[in-house]
Amino acid sequence: MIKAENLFFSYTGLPPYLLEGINLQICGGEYVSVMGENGSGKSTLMRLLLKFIKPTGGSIASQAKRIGYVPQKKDFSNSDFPITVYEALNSYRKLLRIKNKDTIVENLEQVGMSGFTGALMGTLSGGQSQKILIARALMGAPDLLVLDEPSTGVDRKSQREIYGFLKKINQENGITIISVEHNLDAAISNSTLIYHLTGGQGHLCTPRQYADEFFQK
Ligand SMILES: Nc1ncnc2c1ncn2[C@@H]1O[C@H](COP(=O)(O)OP(=O)(O)OP(=O)(O)O)[C@@H](O)[C@H]1O
Repeated sequence: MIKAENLFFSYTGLPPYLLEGINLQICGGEYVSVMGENGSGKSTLMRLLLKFIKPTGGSIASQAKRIGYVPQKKDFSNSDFPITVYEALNSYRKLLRIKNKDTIVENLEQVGMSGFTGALMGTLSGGQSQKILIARALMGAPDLLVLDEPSTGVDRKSQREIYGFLKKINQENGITIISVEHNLDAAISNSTLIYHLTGGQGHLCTPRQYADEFFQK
C-alpha cells in the first residue's frame, strides 16, 4: 500500500536530519498507530507520506487510489468565516467533483452526525468537530485514511465512538489506517501494528510487543 525506503528529512534540507534512514512498509488493510515523543517527527512523516512535502533523501511509493486525511484538531470557534457543517462538506464534495449530494448526509450518518448539517462548525464540541473532519475525509471513498492525533481534545465518550468507528471501517470496509497517536490505550487496543518513531528512526511492531516494551521501562 505504502512504502518508504531510506527516507531522510530535515526542514532545512541539511543535516542534522529529523528523519534518518526510515524504512517502512504498510500493507493494505493494516491499522497502524504511529507513536513517539513530542517533536519526534510523526506529523512530518505523515506529511511526507501524503506528499505534502518532499523527502531530503530516499523514496516513497504509494499504491493508494484515494487518501483521506484528518489533520490535527482545528479550532473553528474563532473563525472569521462561519461555515455550517453542510457547507464545509459540500465545498469538499465540489472539490472532489463528486456529483451525488447525498454523499454528504451518508457520510455524516456513518459518524453519527446526520442531525448537525445546519450547525456552525464553530459551535461544535471537540469530539463533534473531529467526527465531521472524519466524515469529510471519507468523501470519495478513500482506501487509505491518515489521521493526526484523532483523540486530542476529545472526551472519553467521543473517543470511544471515534475509535470504534475507525476499527469498524478498517475491519469491515478494509480501509487502511495510519494514525498518529498519543493515546496508548487506543493504539494498543485498535491497531494491528504500531510504528514507534524515536531518534529519527522507527520500528514496526505488534501492539503486544509495544505494550511489553513500554511496561518493561
Ligand atoms: N514547517 C516546519 N518548519 C520547520 N520546522 C518544523 C516544521 N514543522 C515541524 N517542525 C519541527 O520539526 C520537529 C518535528 O515536528 P513534528 O510536528 O513532525 O513532530 P511530532 O512528533 O508530530 O510532534 P507532536 O507529538 O508534538 O505533535 C519539531 O522540532 C518541529 O518544531
